[in-house]
Amino acid sequence: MTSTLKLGCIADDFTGATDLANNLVRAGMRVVQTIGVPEGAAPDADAVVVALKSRTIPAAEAAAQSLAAQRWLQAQGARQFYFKVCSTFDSTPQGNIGPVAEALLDALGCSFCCVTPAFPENARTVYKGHLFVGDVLLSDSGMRNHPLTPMTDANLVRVMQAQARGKVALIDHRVVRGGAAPIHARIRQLQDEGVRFAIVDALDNEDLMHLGRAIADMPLVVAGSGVAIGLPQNHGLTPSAGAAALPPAEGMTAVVSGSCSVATNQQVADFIARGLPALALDPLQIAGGRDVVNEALAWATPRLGAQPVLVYSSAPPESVQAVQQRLGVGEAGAMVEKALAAVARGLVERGVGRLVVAGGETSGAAVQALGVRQMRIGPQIDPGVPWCEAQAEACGRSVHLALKSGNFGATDFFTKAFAPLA
Ligand SMILES: Nc1ncnc2c1ncn2[C@@H]1O[C@H](COP(=O)(O)OP(=O)(O)OP(=O)(O)O)[C@@H](O)[C@H]1O
Ligand SMILES: O=C(O)[C@@H](O)C(=O)CO
Repeated sequence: MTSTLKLGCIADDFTGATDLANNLVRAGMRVVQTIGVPEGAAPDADAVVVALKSRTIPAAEAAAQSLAAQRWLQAQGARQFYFKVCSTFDSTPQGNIGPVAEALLDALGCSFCCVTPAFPENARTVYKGHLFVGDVLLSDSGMRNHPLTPMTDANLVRVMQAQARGKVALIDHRVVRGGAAPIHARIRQLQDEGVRFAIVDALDNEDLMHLGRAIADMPLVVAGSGVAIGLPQNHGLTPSAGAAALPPAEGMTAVVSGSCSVATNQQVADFIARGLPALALDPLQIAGGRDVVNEALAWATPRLGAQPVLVYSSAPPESVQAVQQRLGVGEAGAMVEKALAAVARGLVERGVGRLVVAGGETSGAAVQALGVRQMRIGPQIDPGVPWCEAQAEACGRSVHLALKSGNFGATDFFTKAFAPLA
């Protein structure tokens, strides 16, 4: 059978993967998201998004996992590849964006690719190479306090150059707004100058549509989910509502949140202010050996019903830093993720069929604990966050999941999310 696969995508975290899949679906592609690299053949789809949990692991390991995904996607027929990174360019000073991008370029035998986290629908714009989150520079946004990947420099040329061997340059907005032809010409010029990565300015969807056309024949793009809206057009595809249909949702509703991002902390506060049942997990109690998972499940079980319950470790930056000083950054993160993932699994085993998980790392841990291997992408709740349907093999049932990136979603996300499934 001839492959229908047009685009092979590798996402460095799980919420990022659904964010990308959501934008591809909205622009008309049939998309399947897999959890890790599958063993068998690709399902029939225009794009497959392989979700990795590689954003904060050692760079060499992230490159190895990404290459395994790329080889599998290539074997399924993909000729263009999309390395999905965070719209706030989350990475440690050692990587992983630079080393993974270098490894993918080498594997594809290419010398150049465009890089842009711009996602204007979620207020991520790039101007003169500087990333803005809403009205402020990345370095002035809540991302400066991120528990694992604090971002303290908004100049993406500088950030990328610190992580990459090859030369990094800029495709300025003056070029981008001119359309696909000037962008293409600038790409050729940069290639002649030996540049390996070009950060691309983009302020709105029109810029991304121009960029999409300009890179139609480029084997690799490194981007947030924004560029995805500009690629389906290269295959004659246009937006269609039918691409996002899911089977009906069943079961009770719950939210599990391990994100400490500004938006998530506001969403937790909003949920509590509505008088809905919410339980905070204390990382120091987990570290002390207390069985917080079973305590949380015992608390949640009698409260499960028509209204959602929330189990969270989300906390303001001061508390996160205090915990990290006591336990270590990686250790605290991994321990909290493990506990929340066990809570997510326990909730689904107790009848939750509609589950919101907040935080990319947290979602990765939860989806692995649920035994999910593949997800169908459904309707969008807020920009970057769709409902998905999956088989939770560890629990023997189907579940609707919304994996919410830390900084995405309206303040009432934890309640409004369930309305479309009611
Ligand atoms: N109270 C806490 N103290 C210390 N670490 C915590 C606490 N709560 C959560 N964490 C850890 O902080 C990290 C949060 O990362 P996660 O990716 O889940 O959220 P996020 O960064 O806001 O989301 P995204 O990656 O989608 O932007 C996880 O490793 C989590 O276990
Ligand atoms: O691009 C984003 O901001 C999100 O999809 C994400 O990757 C958060 O982890």
